[in-house]
Amino acid sequence: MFSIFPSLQISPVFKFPIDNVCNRVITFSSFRFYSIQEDKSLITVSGISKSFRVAKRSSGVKNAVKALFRREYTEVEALNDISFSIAPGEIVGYIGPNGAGKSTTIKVMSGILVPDSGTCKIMGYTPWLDRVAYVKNIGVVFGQRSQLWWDVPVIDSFELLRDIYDVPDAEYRSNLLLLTETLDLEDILRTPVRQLSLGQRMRCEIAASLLHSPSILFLDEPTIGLDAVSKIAVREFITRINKEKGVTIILTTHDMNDIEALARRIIMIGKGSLLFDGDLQTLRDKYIGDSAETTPSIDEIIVRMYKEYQIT
Ligand SMILES: Nc1ncnc2c1ncn2[C@@H]1O[C@H](COP(=O)(O)OP(=O)(O)OP(=O)(O)O)[C@@H](O)[C@H]1O
Repeated sequence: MFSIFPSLQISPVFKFPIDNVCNRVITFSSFRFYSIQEDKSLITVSGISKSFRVAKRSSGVKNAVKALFRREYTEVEALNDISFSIAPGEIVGYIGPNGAGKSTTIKVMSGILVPDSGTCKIMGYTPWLDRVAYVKNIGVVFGQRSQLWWDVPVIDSFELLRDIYDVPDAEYRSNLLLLTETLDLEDILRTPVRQLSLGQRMRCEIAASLLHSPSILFLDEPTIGLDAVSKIAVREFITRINKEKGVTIILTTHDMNDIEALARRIIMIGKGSLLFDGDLQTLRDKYIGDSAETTPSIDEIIVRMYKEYQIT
């Protein structure tokens, strides 16, 4: 199980010490108050770099024994001087090939990872420094990990999250009703998470990330492994919370149909460096060119970009 509160992974009955610094009372249907930077951006990432130190592994018994006594390390540069800013209400597609640094960026922006250098201001908070107050303003979905408690019914996880985030009762009930209806959760709320299909679980994960009415939603591969019906349902829901509630959304995905359906702006990284930040249409225009060939699909356009930037 995964949680942006590592200390919460221990027991479903554990109650997180509620932070009272940020006691804004807001409802899902109302606009939040948040601190916008002077340049009117909600998120400002400046010069973020992050490397990981990983142990070198060589094959063979001899090398394995040698490694017991003298371990060698190598540095993996996951992010190199990444900068961008995002305005309130935007949906941004954050794309790049495998290992580009997308999840690392999401982890930095959600306060899970501390960068080696650079700054990140989100709604006035530095995510990894102001974590307890900050996380009340964000929702995070990692498609490959779960924030729900595996052995208990979905509704029990939701109630625990309500306590963790200190969501007022009326706000919780109205959010639960809305999310249950729009994500079609009624029949699965009492089912233990481990018995859910991937698509059912993903709908519950998205609901869980929104129970506390966050202003920003980080979605890391939210449609991974979903069938066509579930993908469309998730996309429609993302569009709806953005349009109706003004939730700012940062979406990483390898499914370019997600990008095409949801994001006007894309940010592309490769090998840890930012390579493109702009309009999807600009990309189309650039790669469609003036040749007589048939219009390339969005997947083909992205492959051309990756080739041009030599990141595959
Ligand atoms: N905890 C870690 N320890 C060591 N290396 C890591 C760690 N997390 C990420 N990396 C490395 O950092 C680089 C970027 O990884 P990241 O998960 O951010 O990529 P990604 O763009 O999300 O990839 P994918 O699309 O495959 O999920 C990769 O080379 C990865 O191996």
